[in-house]
Amino acid sequence: MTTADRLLQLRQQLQKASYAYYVLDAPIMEDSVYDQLYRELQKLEAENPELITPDSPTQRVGEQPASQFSAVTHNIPLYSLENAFNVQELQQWQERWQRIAPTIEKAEYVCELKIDGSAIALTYENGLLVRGVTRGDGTTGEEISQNIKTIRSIPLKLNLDNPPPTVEVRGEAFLPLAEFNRINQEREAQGESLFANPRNAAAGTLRQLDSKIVHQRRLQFFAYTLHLPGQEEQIQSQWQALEYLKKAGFMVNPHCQLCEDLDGVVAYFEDWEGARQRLPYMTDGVVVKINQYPLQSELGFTQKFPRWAIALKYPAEETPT
Ligand SMILES: NC(=O)c1cnc(N)c2cc(Br)sc12
Repeated sequence: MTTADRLLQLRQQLQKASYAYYVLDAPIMEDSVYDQLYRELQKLEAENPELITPDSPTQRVGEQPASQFSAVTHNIPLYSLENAFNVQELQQWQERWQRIAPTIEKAEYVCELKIDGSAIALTYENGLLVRGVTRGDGTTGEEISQNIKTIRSIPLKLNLDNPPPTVEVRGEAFLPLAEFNRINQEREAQGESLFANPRNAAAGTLRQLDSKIVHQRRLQFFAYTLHLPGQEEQIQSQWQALEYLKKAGFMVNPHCQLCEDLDGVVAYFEDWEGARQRLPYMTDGVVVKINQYPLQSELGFTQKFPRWAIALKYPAEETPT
């Protein structure tokens, strides 16, 4: 076996183990075995630097801290959501868009828990992660690619046989509550100011100039939006997009649900009002989207929001410690 073959084999074994551990939460390898393979990969790469590839797990931690982040324009802007604070406002939302498109066929809804984190935009070219950007104002964000690569549930290479030339993914980077509390305890011990909540902690961590600090804080990522520039016809609904994202190797929230009418959405919202307290991460509502992309296109956007989605919010709450 050539060195290049052994390096490929190591990258594949380590990527498979990392996906199982961080995305599926179902380890397939003992930590000691992972560490041994990782050390062999590091040694072979040090001896053959010309054989290092961008999807190697050793590329997740950068060497030097960044001096600053550059402002970049999103290839596709990130939308924000109109809020509904009760079921009546949700029904008014449906009445509004039904007035705009009265001929609209039977809309289905996808319900997705609204994750209390920090939105980021990822760009993959030929299946490789080439850029990670903070949401910013939705049009312009900060380029934080090296920090993004330290998030182990974000694939460095898409798990697709023939990846499209460009894949744009949006999702929420977040800190599980246990990790948020661990970070604050560490900061308290070091006499540093505490993060007020997991959302601020995630946003602050993403904007750390030293990616080693980001690597030490176990950020996670739920993907929820997919764009295939030039191949839009491949995906015809939000539900299909979520399936594609899972197949491509992303962590997608396991509690997403397809609802055939608004009663189903209300039932989902009410079910999760209590159950969400038992989740290991903070949520602040349910994102309700019309599932069918042709209907989304027919409705389009207002100045500020998509007409085909709304955030149904839970009452604000303190961060449990
Ligand atoms: N699943 C989703 O679409 C989702 C989840 N969590 C969030 N904080 C957000 C924000 C926007 Br904007 S969409 C979305």
